[in-house]
Amino acid sequence: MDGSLRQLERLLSYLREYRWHFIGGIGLVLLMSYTNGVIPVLIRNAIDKGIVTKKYSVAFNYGLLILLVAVFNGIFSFTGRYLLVKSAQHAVYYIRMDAFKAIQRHRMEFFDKTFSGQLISRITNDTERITRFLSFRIRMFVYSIFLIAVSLYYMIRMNVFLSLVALGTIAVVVLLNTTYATKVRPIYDKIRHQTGVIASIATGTIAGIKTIKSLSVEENIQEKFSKENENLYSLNIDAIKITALYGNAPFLILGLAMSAMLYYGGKAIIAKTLTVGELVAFLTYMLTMMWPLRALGFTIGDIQRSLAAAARLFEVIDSAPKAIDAPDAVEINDPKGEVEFRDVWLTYHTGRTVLRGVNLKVSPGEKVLIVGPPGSGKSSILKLIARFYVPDKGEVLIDGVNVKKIKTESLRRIVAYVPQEPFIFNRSIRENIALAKPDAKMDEIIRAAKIAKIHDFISSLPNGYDTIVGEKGVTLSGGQRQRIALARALLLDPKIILLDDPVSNLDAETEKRLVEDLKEILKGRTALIVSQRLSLVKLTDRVIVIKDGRIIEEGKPSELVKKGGAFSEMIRAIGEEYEK
Ligand SMILES: Nc1ncnc2c1ncn2[C@@H]1O[C@H](COP(=O)(O)OP(=O)(O)OP(=O)(O)O)[C@@H](O)[C@H]1O
Repeated sequence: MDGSLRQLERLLSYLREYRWHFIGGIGLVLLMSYTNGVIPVLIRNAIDKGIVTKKYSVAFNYGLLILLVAVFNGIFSFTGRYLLVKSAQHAVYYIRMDAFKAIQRHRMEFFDKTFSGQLISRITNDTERITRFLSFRIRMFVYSIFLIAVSLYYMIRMNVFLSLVALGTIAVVVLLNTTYATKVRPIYDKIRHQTGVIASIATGTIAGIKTIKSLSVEENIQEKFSKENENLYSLNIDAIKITALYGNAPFLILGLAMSAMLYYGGKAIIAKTLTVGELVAFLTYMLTMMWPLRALGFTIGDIQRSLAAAARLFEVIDSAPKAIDAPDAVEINDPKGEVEFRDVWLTYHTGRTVLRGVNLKVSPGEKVLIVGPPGSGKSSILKLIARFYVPDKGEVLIDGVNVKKIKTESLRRIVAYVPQEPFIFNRSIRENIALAKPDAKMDEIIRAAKIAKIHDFISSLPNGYDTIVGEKGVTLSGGQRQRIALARALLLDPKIILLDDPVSNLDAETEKRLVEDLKEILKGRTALIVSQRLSLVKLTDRVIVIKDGRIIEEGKPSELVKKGGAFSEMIRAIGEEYEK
């Protein structure tokens, strides 16, 4: 509970800026409870002082008063709800922003360990639950408690015995509703989870439709989907059984209580210890309290869960590094483009050590090709230079400065990493190229596209640079995607370019053209290229062969071929002609 209180405190601290909205909203909810609680008393007066005594003008005046109170009740209800929802939405806006910013601050390792679906659920479902808690549940809680208190106050003043009947009914109904809420909640949780499972099969199927169709495994997938769909069906049936049982029970209890009230109330009226107006007031109170009692049951069950949602969100926020840069981080203003690895070791979160004492020095402007068997650690070398990961031991330096100590903004300007399968966002080509420099001028974008040799293709599209690409837009070929990614990288005019298997997805003709163009693209820049394709040897000054996380051979391609070691063996194995 201690933790829950802390979560609640932190949650409420997000309301600070709109605290007057929140406090005002709660105040109006109290007034709303009061006006609702006082109406049965006015009804009693209308009956006892007007109708029973046949003073119709008194009854009429009470009628007007009730109308007035009801109008105020409506005003309090509307304004209170508006103020509370506004403050809650404002708080959740900031919580969502904090979580989103934290997600972006997290290191790559966090994403290796966390399912993306979970993160999306934090930002959507959990924040939704918190909004409901801050705006609706708190309002209902305050409203219900205060209305019950006001009602009991007036009831006790009218008749203690009937008040005890009412109190007993309240206790039983709250108990029933809380039991219902605790029983049905886990099933609803499972339903939500199962809906997620079904959604992920559906999205996976749509994303992998080409593979599914080419392997003709539609029936297999349908079977899997059908099984999960059946689970969802059974869960919904379980939920409805509980709802049908508990949902109606409170009405039965209330019916019983009202019958008891009519019986004892009727006897009390005959014995003149209760008035007709008082009995009507009691019955009205029972009906008025029905809904708040229901809400109270749900609220009690929901508080813990909403705070758990808040805890999950706060965990995402708190586990992110506070700042991306070290306090003593430096800028490199006039980069030369030298890269150095000093006894670098890297182990991923899975416990696998992939680099084992790598030493490497790449001079400014040098082009290095990194080759080696699959999984030998080639891409990991590039990822360390881009500082996606930090080594467990040793140092990675750029121009003699440890990358850990370089300001991120500076590092991103100096180093461009082009992944094997570049991600193209569902936006215009212009925005895709200008991703890292959104304020880039059109001629800068065109210049980058021209160097990446994609300008002619873009110009041939009816909407040119404004063409939307990606999902529901123009589909790009593998080669076009690579070139857009290259243009994106070139826009920042980086001194160091890291190409992760740039030609692996290209056909022979496209590969040949890209290799030709890369000569110009890489001119004046340091380049580290990971590839199995020997076509790229043409571009490189030095080849590095990696095996099991160690550099086992390095040198000029022609020298390595002559030497007859691992590299020349690779060439023989691939069976390609080596030409320089
Ligand atoms: N983010 C990660 N988390 C955990 N393990 C990883 C991660 N990235 C790579 N690995 C593992 O580290 C090893 C080296 O990966 P790396 O991508 O550096 O190899 P590679 O030589 O580039 O392989 P390939 O030629 O197949 O692309 C592999 O066994 C891989 O499974």
